[in-house]
Amino acid sequence: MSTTIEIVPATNIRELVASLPIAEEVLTEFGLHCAGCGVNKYETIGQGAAAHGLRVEPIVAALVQARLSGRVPTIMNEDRTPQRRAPGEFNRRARFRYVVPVMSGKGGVGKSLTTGLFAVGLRRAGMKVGILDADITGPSIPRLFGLRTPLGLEPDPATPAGQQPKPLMVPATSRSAIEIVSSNLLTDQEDTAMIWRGPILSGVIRQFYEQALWSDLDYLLIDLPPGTSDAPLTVLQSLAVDGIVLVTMPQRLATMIVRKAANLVHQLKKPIVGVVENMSYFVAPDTGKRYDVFGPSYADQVADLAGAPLFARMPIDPNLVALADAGRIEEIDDPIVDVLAQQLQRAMAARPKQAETISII
Ligand SMILES: Nc1ncnc2c1ncn2[C@@H]1O[C@H](COP(=O)(O)OP(=O)(O)OP(=O)(O)O)[C@@H](O)[C@H]1O
Repeated sequence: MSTTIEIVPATNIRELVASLPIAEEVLTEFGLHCAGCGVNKYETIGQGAAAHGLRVEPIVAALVQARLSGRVPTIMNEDRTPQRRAPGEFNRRARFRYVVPVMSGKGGVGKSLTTGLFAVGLRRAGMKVGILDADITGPSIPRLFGLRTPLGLEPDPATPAGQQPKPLMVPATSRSAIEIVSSNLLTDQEDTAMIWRGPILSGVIRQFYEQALWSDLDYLLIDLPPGTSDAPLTVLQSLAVDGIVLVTMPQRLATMIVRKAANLVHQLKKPIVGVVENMSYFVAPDTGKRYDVFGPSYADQVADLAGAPLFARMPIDPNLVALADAGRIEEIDDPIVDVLAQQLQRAMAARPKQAETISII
């Protein structure tokens, strides 16, 4: 492999690392954990820098220097500190182009995993993505992305002069720069149970939405608490929502539960934009034979009830669980993430555009 690859913002990261292995160490120093991010084959240095909120020039300079000296140069702290908002934008809340809650009629259908897969697919499509883990009492998003470090706090940059700044949460950033806020990242104990209830829960979710230093995002995905109890409804009622994705699985009860969920959502006048049937079937790796483990699919009926297209039917996939359990969901090598992202992007593009600035109702 040639070692004379050009190092410019438009250089593809995977080609760079293949040609110049030390580049991976340099990029890691800047917080671009390219080995495990799953995006590097699609992304250039410039796009990677932008996704992580960094300036590209110091990265290119450090890479050039590393090639010349064979060593990772010293990197200035300010060059590896993400710029969460462009200067001059501090006076308004971050904008979310699309706020998309992911909902399930009942628990355990793979809603969190599906949310993670949407995020990975959208990132690979070049989108800036965040996940608000609103499943406060059963948060599983950080684990999918291998995140454990408690969220940091920074003073609100929008504080008027002379006033005491409020501390705001700094979202955790995954290897591929997906921003994540979750109750699991409020303590350093992953197994600490949150015992907040009802109104406190919805207050916490609002704080996650309003009082975190999100970057400007193309998609904020919200992993809702399961079911149709108070908690998910409060989220849907109190946040400006652009489109809801419903996750279901094949089971006799599904149509009834989904009808209830769809009715509630429609009563709130919120749009369901798509349906995903998870754990639809299992394909035996040795024989290729397909099994309907949970019974026949109800996906089309569910989509009809929801009045939304069926985005995908996802099989039961032990490899996916292994990656998810290891916190390496971003390394998934399966076209399903691209299918999910394309379907969601198509559905959102077909919807009338809401006002740019999201207001809390
Ligand atoms: N397609 C799949 N193939 C195999 N296992 C899966 C699949 N989807 C989800 N799982 C597994 O099922 C379990 C439940 O998934 P997940 O936590 O995403 O569900 P959930 O609907 O968010 O749960 P809850 O209702 O508790 O929030 C996890 O262990 C997950 O890894």
